[in-house]
Amino acid sequence: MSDCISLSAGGSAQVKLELTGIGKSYVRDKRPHLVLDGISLHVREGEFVTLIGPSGSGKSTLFRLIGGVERPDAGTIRIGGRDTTGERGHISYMPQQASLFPWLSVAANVASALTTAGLGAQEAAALAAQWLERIGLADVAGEYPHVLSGGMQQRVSFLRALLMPRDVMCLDEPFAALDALTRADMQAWLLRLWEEQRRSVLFVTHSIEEALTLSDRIYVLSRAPARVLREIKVPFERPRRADVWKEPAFVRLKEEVLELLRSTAAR
Ligand SMILES: Nc1ncnc2c1ncn2[C@@H]1O[C@H](COP(=O)(O)OP(=O)(O)OP(=O)(O)O)[C@@H](O)[C@H]1O
Repeated sequence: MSDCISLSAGGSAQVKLELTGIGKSYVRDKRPHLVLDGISLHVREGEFVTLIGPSGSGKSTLFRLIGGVERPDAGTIRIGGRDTTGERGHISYMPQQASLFPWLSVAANVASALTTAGLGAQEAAALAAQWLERIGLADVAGEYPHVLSGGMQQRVSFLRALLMPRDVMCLDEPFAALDALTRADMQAWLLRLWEEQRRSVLFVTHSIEEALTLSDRIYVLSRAPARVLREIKVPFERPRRADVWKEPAFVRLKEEVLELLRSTAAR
């Protein structure tokens, strides 16, 4: 995959996603209701960046704008160095509930991401089989998605997003619906796969631990109208250890983010 790069997420890597001064309002009770108030952020090539903020702070709205489903009222969105504001088709997206085609087998679901990437049907089927083997799902390749557990469905959903030839992967609370143990397994799994592939990721979660375990940087958003309260560089080395949460710096950063979220909730 030409898109699967192995650059480190250093400060000199190319910016893949750049939001500048994004503003968005919705009309409610005939009055404009400001949701996003001048959000600026970026994701570099091969970087894992997380958005964390109170419920209703506009994180999903931001994803809809980045995906081109809606247009911002103010500001610009640049993907791969080009102004793509209001344009669709530039990101791959993984929602909270796996978005698989229920009428296709698991293998065909994965292969369809590869045909979107321009591969012929035979090549896509062969590569899909290899990928399913690699992520330990070869046994269910011929099954339909509803037969799979939630965690397995999310693995296939992540694989589809990974194989789409897009500049940025947007993952919107992908593990929120999973039980605690499956969620921890999924985090470790995603971390390993992402560290091999080093795609540019924008991730949304409500879990501070998840953000600190996975990310290179975190943007903490205020409650609506959302602004960036703080940008936090996560200092832990890669490949990241599964027990990184035991480090004193992890506990300190967790408290810092918690304090920020508390302060914005209490305003
Ligand atoms: N189409 C719409 N029309 C009117 N209001 C909307 C619309 N979409 C979102 N909103 C409002 O914008 C605000 C932000 O919603 P959004 O779903 O983006 O927040 P969120 O941070 O993703 O929330 P959560 O963390 O709970 O998923 C909410 O107050 C919501 O009611």
